[in-house]
Amino acid sequence: MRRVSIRLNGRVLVDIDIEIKPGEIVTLMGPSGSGKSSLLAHICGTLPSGNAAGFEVGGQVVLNGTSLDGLAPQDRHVGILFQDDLLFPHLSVGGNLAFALPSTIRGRDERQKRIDEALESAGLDGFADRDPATLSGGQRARVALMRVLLSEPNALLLDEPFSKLDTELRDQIRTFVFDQARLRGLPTLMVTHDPDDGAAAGGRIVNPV
Ligand SMILES: Nc1ncnc2c1ncn2[C@@H]1O[C@H](COP(=O)(O)OP(=O)(O)OP(=O)(O)O)[C@@H](O)[C@H]1O
Repeated sequence: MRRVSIRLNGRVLVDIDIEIKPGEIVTLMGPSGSGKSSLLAHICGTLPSGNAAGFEVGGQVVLNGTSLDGLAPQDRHVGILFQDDLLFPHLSVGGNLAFALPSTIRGRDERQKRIDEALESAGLDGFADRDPATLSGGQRARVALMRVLLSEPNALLLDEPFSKLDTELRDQIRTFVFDQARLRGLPTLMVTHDPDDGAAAGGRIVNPV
């Protein structure tokens, strides 16, 4: 991110200049309302723009040498994991994963293979036909991550994804998410209020301004 700034009604919310390396996990911490989620939305291309919203942005978000500014959200190849897993309740686990697969991956067998591999790496072999409502919190969290990863992102954003998990599960899922991000060499930006998340990531901790 090159001198990325976000102003809200003239007030500087975010002013950040940072390069995140492949497989590096950077933690973004700051008080409530300091613009952390707005920065993630800006990177994803979903920050409401125009005078009515009051946001004004500057600088450049660059991924793999290409500026993301002006690209539609679906063309940015940025994956984001939220506090809520947002699994579709009317689709099976396999259906949720299939939904994320890019349309460029063609052929039933190839698509099924990707889904099976994702379930296996999440320790969820044989879960394809399960209703998400029948999963434990940890299982849902792992499906949610796999759904993001199956969309083949070039960068990963984490918006307090562990805050609703109890302590033991949080440690487990945090390790799983960080391992996957590093394994896939994804530059990762994590927003959190929890200093333990930053400590577990072991990388740089930055502020929105
Ligand atoms: N869609 C929107 N339209 C107008 N203002 C917004 C919108 N979304 C957020 N804001 C405002 O932008 C500011 C930054 O909010 P943001 O959610 O980015 O902060 P945050 O650091 O992520 O907060 P938290 O830690 O509480 O989630 C706040 O003043 C908020 O009220």
